[in-house]
Amino acid sequence: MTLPASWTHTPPCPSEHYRQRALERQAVLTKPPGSLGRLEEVAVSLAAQQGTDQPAVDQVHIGVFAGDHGVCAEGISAFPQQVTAQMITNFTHGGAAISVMASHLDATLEVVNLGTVTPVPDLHGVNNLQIAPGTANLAVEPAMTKHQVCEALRAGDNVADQAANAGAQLFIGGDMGIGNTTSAAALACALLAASPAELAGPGTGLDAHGVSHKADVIGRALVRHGDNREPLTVLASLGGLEIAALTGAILGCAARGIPVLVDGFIVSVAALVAVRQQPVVREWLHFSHRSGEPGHRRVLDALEAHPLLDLGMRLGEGSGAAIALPLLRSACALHNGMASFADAGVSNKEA
Ligand SMILES: Cc1cc2ncn([C@H]3O[C@H](COP(=O)(O)O)[C@@H](O)[C@H]3O)c2cc1C
Ligand SMILES: O=C(O)c1cccnc1
Repeated sequence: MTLPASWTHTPPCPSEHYRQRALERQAVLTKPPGSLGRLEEVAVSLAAQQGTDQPAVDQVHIGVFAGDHGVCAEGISAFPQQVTAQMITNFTHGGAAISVMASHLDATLEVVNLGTVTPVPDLHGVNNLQIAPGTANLAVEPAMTKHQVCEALRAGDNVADQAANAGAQLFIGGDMGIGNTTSAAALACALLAASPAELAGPGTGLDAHGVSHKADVIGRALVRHGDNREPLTVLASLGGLEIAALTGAILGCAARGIPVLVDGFIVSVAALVAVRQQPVVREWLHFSHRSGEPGHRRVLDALEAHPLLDLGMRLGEGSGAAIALPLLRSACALHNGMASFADAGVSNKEA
């Protein structure tokens, strides 16, 4: 059982030198100071993270992680479990939301199957790992062994390594796993000492009765789990294979100096686990959107995150992050391309 180095080693901090230079540049561009609002912060953070005067997010790698959840046996999703495996095929055929967005944004898309109940045939573009045929039912026993968690973390770390080798300037992680809003809510409850009623939501479309049943299932899982908040133990007990891989990918990107654009509820919970393990990871994260899944708000608060968009999206797959990417591209274009007051001969603010 070997944990990736990114789990145990503190990641670097973004460059303070380039942050200062980016702030100085923003201050002399032909606009009132601060008038580009959050786009200024985005550009300054990216400059610090990429260690450059000219931040760019043209080369983006998207990794979608899939896995099945034993807790589906409790009837906690509006959709059947086999959708996870079926969607893996859909990703590779270009029909899923994230497939469309990846090609629309000219980003590379990689699909990693960590383990499904129905095995997925070998498909071009799918890394078929099959660590386990889905997780165990987290309401009655730990979802994964520590060994399985390590393998999933390593799979995520490998994706970060490939992204680094391919020169990715930004990473987007996505999730596919029927039942994973239950697992993510349980993880968040354990890490934040929150109640299941606060964090259970409709996911793919449960009605009020279904949400209340889901909260009961999460409550049973939390009683079984106890109050241990150690990230590896919490992940093994309440996590999912794809959520653990996302945690590994986020840690791996921070370790390699790649900024991450975080998607919705599921990816934010994976990010929370990563930040609990290595707090500096927070400095590598951008938050794309507030998911329609109600528990997302509590997780964002815990991460002191203010996402760029709030579109009522609640899909996962990395789709919300993909939708926000053009904002990051605009922030970079403005930062790199605008003229300074001196260059343009425009009079600056009265002293
Ligand atoms: C067709 C389809 C495509 C999806 N893509 C992402 N999800 C999202 O919904 C699921 C989580 O919701 P729950 O916990 O309620 O099952 C995950 O698979 C997540 O990735 C999808 C769900 C469906 C049905
Ligand atoms: O916000 C998410 O990540 C999400 C919400 C609902 C279903 N699947 C994912």
